[in-house]
Amino acid sequence: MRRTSSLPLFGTQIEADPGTAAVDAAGYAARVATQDWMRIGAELDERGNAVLPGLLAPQECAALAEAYDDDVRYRSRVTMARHGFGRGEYRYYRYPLPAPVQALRSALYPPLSQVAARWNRALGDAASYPPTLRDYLRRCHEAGQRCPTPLLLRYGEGDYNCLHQDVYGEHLFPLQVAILLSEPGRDFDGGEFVLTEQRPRMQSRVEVVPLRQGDAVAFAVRQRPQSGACGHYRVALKHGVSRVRAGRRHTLGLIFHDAL
Ligand SMILES: O=C(O)CCC(=O)C(=O)O
Ligand SMILES: [Fe+2]
Repeated sequence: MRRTSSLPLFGTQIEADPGTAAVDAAGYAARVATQDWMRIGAELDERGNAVLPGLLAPQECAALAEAYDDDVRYRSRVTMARHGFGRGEYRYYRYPLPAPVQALRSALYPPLSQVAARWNRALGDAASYPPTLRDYLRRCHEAGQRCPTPLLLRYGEGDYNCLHQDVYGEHLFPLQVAILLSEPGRDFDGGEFVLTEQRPRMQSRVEVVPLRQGDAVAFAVRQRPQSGACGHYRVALKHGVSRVRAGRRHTLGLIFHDAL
């Protein structure tokens, strides 16, 4: 457990902010739908992560990153060094989410919920997922997990994000997505997105995920099934970001369960 929050809840409206409704939710849904979900599903099954290329255009990335200091959008700010989480900052959005964040979170949920359901079947876990994010969030909210978890992260030179899992309560959606909002080599150097996998009785394995601006990575929040000689076993995952060597790096994090 890493990122719980005891901050008060600023409303539970889960629809997009009408103030930014110029963004076309159907357009984001179409972009998500045209991703190669066969490949993404296969890569998630095989190694617990998959890249979704070009989910956001450069100007959309810039607009989200530039709004980092727009206080009204966020419910809290976390200074990572203060908690031993690394170095750098992140801010949790408040509801209603900015329209692109809401649209992407809603559009990504259905295809990822199919992977999640498959993983649960393989692991003998009875949890199931309703067909829409709205219904899934209703379930979280009824259990007291009402605080929105989508977040915007900002790293400067020397900053990094320690290996962690974004678990916030009993209801846990097994996959999450991070979208790189900055361009490697131009906006920053270093700052690679990394994942580790811990298999039973084996040493950890690390994976560096190459991302360009606007690319997303979908990955396991906590664990995934791995097929073995005697059926499936559990592999535990953690994710983080290596040290930013120069410049500034922003990420949009989309977590599907809400927080207590
Ligand atoms: O900045 C990153 O790429 C990692 C973000 C992260 O930890 C998350 O979205 O949960
Ligand atoms: Fe995270």
